[in-house]
Amino acid sequence: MDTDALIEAVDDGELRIHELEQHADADDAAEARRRLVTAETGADLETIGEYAFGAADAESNVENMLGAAQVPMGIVGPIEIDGGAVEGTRRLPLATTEGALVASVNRGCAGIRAAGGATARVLKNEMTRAPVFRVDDVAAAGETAAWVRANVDRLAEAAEATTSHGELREVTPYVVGDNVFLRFGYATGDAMGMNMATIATEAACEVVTSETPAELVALSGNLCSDKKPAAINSVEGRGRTVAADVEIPRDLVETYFKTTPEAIAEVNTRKNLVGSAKAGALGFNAHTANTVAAAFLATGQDIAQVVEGANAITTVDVREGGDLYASLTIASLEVGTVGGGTKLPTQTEALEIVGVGGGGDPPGENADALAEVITTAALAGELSLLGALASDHLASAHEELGR
Ligand SMILES: CC(C)(COP(=O)([O-])OP(=O)([O-])OC[C@H]1O[C@@H](n2cnc3c(N)ncnc32)[C@H](O)[C@@H]1OP(=O)([O-])[O-])[C@@H](O)C(=O)NCCC(=O)NCCSC(=O)C[C@@](C)(O)CC(=O)[O-]
Ligand SMILES: NC(=O)C1=CN([C@@H]2O[C@H](COP(=O)(O)OP(=O)(O)OC[C@H]3O[C@@H](n4cnc5c(N)ncnc54)[C@H](OP(=O)(O)O)[C@@H]3O)[C@@H](O)[C@H]2O)C=CC1
Repeated sequence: MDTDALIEAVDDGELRIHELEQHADADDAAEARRRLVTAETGADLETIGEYAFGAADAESNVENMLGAAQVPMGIVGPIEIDGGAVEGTRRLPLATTEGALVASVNRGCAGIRAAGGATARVLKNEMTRAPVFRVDDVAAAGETAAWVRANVDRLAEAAEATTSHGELREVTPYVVGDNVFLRFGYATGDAMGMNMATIATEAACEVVTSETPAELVALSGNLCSDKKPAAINSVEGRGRTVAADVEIPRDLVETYFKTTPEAIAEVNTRKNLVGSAKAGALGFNAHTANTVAAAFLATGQDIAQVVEGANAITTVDVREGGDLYASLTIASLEVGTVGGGTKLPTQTEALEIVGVGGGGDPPGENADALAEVITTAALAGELSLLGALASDHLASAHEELGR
């Protein structure tokens, strides 16, 4: 059907607007949808309709496709990193609408580069899924938890039969009265792994329900915990747990951040540590979510998982001799270089800029490298914002670059 015929069929009640792809190609379906929405709302959708990829490429990423949200993309770097998976310099594209953000992260990268680079390591890699089961009473809950602890290998066999890349690393039972939660943790190679872990966990649950008194209530019981602020992710990690640090000589702190190591350390203590504690925050940092969100948008990560990416602690010390030491540890950075949004055309190009497109060799190497680059860039952003606060440049920077 052509777009006129699609519109007529919707207007006549013969087709619903989410059924258009069954009768036309994906681009025509999107155009018909735009014309229908314009007729209904009066909104001009010309720019939303100007996208550079084929709508069919996005079929597994979105339903009821209308067009694309275009977010400006900047670039930071080179970022110099001595990492476990990445060595040397990388650039990172950041998609954002916040003026001054790219400049800020870029300034931090320049300071880090001048100091000889940062060190970064992925410390843990476990994507989690935690189903909730119903039992009769706490005796049955105890029996179920004990069976699971003794039979992790049987659960691994069932889970790993569903994937060639996923590996079950651990299953931790939690009991609350007549509720049993099992937190499954998987190594997921280069995938962020949420679909992979969910499918694998469903298979493992069948073993649990056949061998114990537990009945499955929901495949996700919120102890995972996906896309919600949760202390368990801050403590145990989820996805990649990544740390980056740097030592910057005093004179370079003054050159790049227009302040002293002592002033940056004091802002960090009073703001990121004391202020965050008083606020009851989970993230003890200045704006890690800024870099994580912009990198996630650019590289095709699941943007809702910025919630977990903000579980980060920034530390700053003045070392003997007066140089600045700074670190950033992100407890739960959920990233992939295959699957999800990473296969869309602009996101693929962005991953190629970082040098991590597709599967790594060995699997997991590319996602580890991306995690190290994002964490180091976020450390750069921390340093730059702390410097701007210490030198009282925050408001003026945003007046100049952000309005
Ligand atoms: C704006 C700057 C960087 C100026 O900083 P400056 O020191 O005046 O800049 P500069 O001209 O001396 O250049 C230093 C380096 O900055 C970079 N740089 C400098 N300008 C640009 C530019 N236009 N485009 C790209 N890169 C730029 C560049 O790397 C350059 O080095 P070079 O490469 O030339 O050797 C600084 O004032 C700054 O970083 N301010 C802080 C802004 C910031 O971090 N905003 C974050 C968002 S705030 C927010 O969302 C969260 C918040 C604040 O609410 C959280 C909270 O509660 O704290
Ligand atoms: N289901 C859910 O509850 C949720 C889903 N999501 C969505 O899940 C998607 C991400 O899930 P994810 O599982 O990462 O992606 P996909 O579902 O796209 O699956 C990726 C698959 O790629 C295959 N693969 C190929 N090469 C590699 C490699 N080198 N390393 C790892 N895997 C490889 C794996 O297949 P194989 O397993 O056969 O080895 C893997 O399962 C996103 O779209 C996200 O928005 C987000 C939150 C919750």
